[in-house]
Amino acid sequence: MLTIGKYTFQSRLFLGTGKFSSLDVQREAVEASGAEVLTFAVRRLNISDPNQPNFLEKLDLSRYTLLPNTAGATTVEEAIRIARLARASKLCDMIKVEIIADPKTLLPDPAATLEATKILVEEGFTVLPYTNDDPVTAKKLEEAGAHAIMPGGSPIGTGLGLLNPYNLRWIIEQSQVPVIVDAGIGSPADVVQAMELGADGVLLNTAVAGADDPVKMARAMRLAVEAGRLGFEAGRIPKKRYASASSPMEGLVTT
Ligand SMILES: CC(=O)[C@@H](O)[C@H](O)COP(=O)(O)O
Repeated sequence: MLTIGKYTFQSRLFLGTGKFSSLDVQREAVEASGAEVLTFAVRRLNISDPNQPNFLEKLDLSRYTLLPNTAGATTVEEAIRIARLARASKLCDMIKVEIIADPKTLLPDPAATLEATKILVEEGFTVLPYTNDDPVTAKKLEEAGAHAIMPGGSPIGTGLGLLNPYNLRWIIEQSQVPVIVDAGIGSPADVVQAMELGADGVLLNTAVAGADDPVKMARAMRLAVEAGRLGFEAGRIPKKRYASASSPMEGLVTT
């Protein structure tokens, strides 16, 4: 069970809803992923005119918790405005704060993210900031009241996996709130690695939406989250420099 603020979830896989080749594929992939939390850019959603096409229209939204995100924001003010708009539109009071500092790398702006987090926590939102893999920033976000920390594995959409597992492990070890590894996941192996590090969950989009078979990949990601979490809970063996026989002779009774 994963608890973020007042919300609890069985699934530890958070799925993005963009980039799918069709809304039918999106619906099937969401179903196969077992995700309970779906994220989307508020800026892409048609909030004002219900008669216009809506990229979430094929989903039975009553089955999911929506996690609006502030994608597209480059300043604190924009992120705050988007978050307020999402809450006023009754989407959810949970918000993924995403403030991008650089259009080429899409890396987040840690200072702006921290400031926006403080304001939104103050306003009563459940705040999940997308940040870099710096443990110092992660700590500051937690102290500012963030309900979960979402460090990037690697830049959004790259599929490069976890570029700095050491930092991610530090963030996981120090955090008293859930850590959701977000962005850059390329394959189920990346998911297993994040979950075995002790991440409380992962958020991904491109790896599923861009796969040759998104529905099959969504299922693979679901299984990877479960396998990685089980492996973490089970406790892996320590790595050793030298071999030890799998069928040791010591202790055997000889006649
Ligand atoms: C959907 C969303 O919120 C993205 O900004 C997120 O960070 C996922 O990144 P990937 O597409 O790399 O999985």
